[in-house]
Amino acid sequence: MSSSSSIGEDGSKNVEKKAVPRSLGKAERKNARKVSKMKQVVSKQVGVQMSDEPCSEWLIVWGFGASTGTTKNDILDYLKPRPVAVRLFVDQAYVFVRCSSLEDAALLKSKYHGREYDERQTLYVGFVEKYEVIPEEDIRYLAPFNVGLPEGLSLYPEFVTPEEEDCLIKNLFVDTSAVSSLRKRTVQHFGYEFRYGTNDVDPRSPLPNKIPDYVLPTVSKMISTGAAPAEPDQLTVNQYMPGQGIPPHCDTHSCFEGPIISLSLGSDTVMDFRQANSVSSVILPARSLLVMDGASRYGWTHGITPRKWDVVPDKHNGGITMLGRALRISLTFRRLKRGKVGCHCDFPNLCDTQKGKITDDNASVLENDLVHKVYENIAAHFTETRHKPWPKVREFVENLKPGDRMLDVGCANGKYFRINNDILEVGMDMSTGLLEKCLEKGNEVVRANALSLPFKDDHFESVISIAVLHHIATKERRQRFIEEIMRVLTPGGLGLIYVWAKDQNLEKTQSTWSERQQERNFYNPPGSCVDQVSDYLFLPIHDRDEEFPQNDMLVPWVNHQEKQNTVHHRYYHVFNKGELEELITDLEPAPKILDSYYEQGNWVVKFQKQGNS
Ligand SMILES: O=C(O)CCC(=O)C(=O)O
Ligand SMILES: [Fe+2]
Repeated sequence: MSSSSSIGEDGSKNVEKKAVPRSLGKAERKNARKVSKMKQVVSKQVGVQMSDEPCSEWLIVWGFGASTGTTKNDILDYLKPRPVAVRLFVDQAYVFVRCSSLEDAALLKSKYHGREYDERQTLYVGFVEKYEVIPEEDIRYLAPFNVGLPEGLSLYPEFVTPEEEDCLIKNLFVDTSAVSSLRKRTVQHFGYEFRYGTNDVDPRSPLPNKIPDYVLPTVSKMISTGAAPAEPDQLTVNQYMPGQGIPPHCDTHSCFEGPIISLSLGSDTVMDFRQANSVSSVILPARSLLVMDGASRYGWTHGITPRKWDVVPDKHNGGITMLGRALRISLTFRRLKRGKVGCHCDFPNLCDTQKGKITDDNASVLENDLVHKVYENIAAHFTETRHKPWPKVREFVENLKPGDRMLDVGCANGKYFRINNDILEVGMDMSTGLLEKCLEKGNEVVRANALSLPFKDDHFESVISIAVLHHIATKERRQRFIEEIMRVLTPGGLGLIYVWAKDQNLEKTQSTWSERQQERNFYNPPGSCVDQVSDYLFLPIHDRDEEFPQNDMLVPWVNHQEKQNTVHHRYYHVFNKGELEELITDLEPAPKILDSYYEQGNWVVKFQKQGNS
C-alpha cells in the first residue's frame, strides 16, 4: 500500500500530506509525521516513492546523511543485519541502504525507526516502493581525486608516530575556547613571520623564537629521509578547527628555496591544488608529511576548503564517502632564500619575479574577463542580494531638483532608480543580465562602458557611480572614468562616487560587506572550480578573514543559487585613504569637493563641476 501521489506542474511527484491519526502515542505520532515529511522530500528531490510495507530490499534512512558527516563504513557497521550497499547524497540528511532480503529490510525498519543514533540524532526508516530506481551517487565529487598528484608532490604517510604526534600537539595546541566567535584558523610563527595575504616573509625581521627544540627530531627525520634537502629556518603552525581552512595561494617563489613541506597532525583533511581550471584534491592523513616541489610548488596553488567534512572516494565500498574533520595542526617548514633573490621557474603566472602585471595594454581584457563576464554570470544572484539603497546615496538622489537629469554609471539592477520621481534618470552598465532587471522595472538604461559614455557633453545635472570605479584596473583608466563623468556633467552639476576602501574596518562597526563575507561558509566549496582566473593568478585571491594586503586583488563571489555554490572571482582595486579624492582633484579644471567621507568600508566623494549652470 503506498500513499497517493500526483505529478506536479513542474513534473515533480507531489505526495499529499497524510493525516497522522490522533490515536497514536506522542513518540509514534512524531515518527509518523517524520515519515510523512520524508515521503514528500524524497519524492520531490529524487523522485523515489516510499511504501508503508516492505516491498523492495531498499530502505531509506533519515538522519544518516552525508550532511551529518557519517561515513559509509559508519553506516554499514552500525546497522545489524549489515546492509549490502549504501548510497550517500551530499548535502542530504538521508541515505538509501540495500538489504540482502525483504526480511532484513523489515527487521532494520522495526529495529532502528525512531532510534537515537550516537546520542546526536534520531533515525527514521522507511520502505522504498517496489521497482523504484534508486539514484546513483554523485561521483562528480570524486573527479578532483582522479586527476593524479601534481608533478613534484610527494606524500609520506605515517611520517611521525602517534606518540610523536601527541607530543607535538601538546606543545603547539592553542586553546581558543575562550574566544567565542573565532572563525579563523590560529597561526604561530617561528624563525620569521609568514605574512598571509602577500604569502612572503620579511627577511630583515627575524623573530626571537626559532624552531623549537621539540620539533627538531622531526626536522632531523625530514633530512635523513631525504624529504627535506636542507634545514628549514622558518616554521608556521596552523591550527584548524573543523570548518576552518586556508584560501588557495602560492607561497611566494622568490623568498624561499627548496620545497615547502607540511606535516599534518590530529586530523585528516583534503588539500586542493589548482592550476588553470584543473583541480586536484589530495587527502592529507594525520601524521603524513607533504612535500611540495616542482610544479606543485611553483605552478599550482594549494588551499584547504573550510568544511567540517570532505567528500572523498570510498576505497572499500566504492562511490563516495565522508571524511570528517577534527582539530588539525599543521607545521609548514620553509627555508629562506639567501643571496640574490629571484626566481626563474617555468610558471610565470604564479611567479612574483616574472609575474604578469596590469598594464594599460592588458587592462581592458582583464576588466572584460574579471568584471564584465563575471557580472554577466552572477547577474541573477547579484540582483537577489542588492535591494537596499545606501542611505546617503538615497539622500543625495532625494535632494536633486525637479527636472534634473541623473546618470547612474554602473547602475547594475537599478536600485537607485525611482527614489525621486521628479527627476529624469538614465542608467548604464555592461551587464545585459543586470540591465534586463532595470528594463523589467521600466527604467531607461543603455549598455555602455564607463570609459566611453555615449552621452553628449554637459548633459546631466548629476551623476552617481556607486561601487564601480574599483573595478577599473589602472590609474590612467580610473582617471579616464572620472573625466568621462566630468564631461557629461553640466557646469555646476553634482557627482557622487563610492569605491571600496582597502581598510574595511575604519569604523567600529564592521562594514556590511565584511559581515556578509563572514556569513559565507565556503570560498571554494565542494565540486566548484576556480573559474577563468588562470591568467590572473598573479593577483592574490582575497581571504574574507584577512585585511586587504594590497590594492589589486581577486575577490571571490560564491553563488549560492547554483547547485554547487560556484565561485567567481571579480577584480578589485581597493582604494587607499585620499586616493579617490586625489583622482578627482587632479583633473583640470578640478571640480570642487563638497564632501568626502568613509562609510561602511567605502571611500566616498561628493563633488561639483565648476562653471555656471
Ligand atoms: O595546513 C597546511 O597543510 C598548509 C598550510 C599552508 O599552505 C601554509 O601555511 O602556507
Ligand atoms: Fe602554503
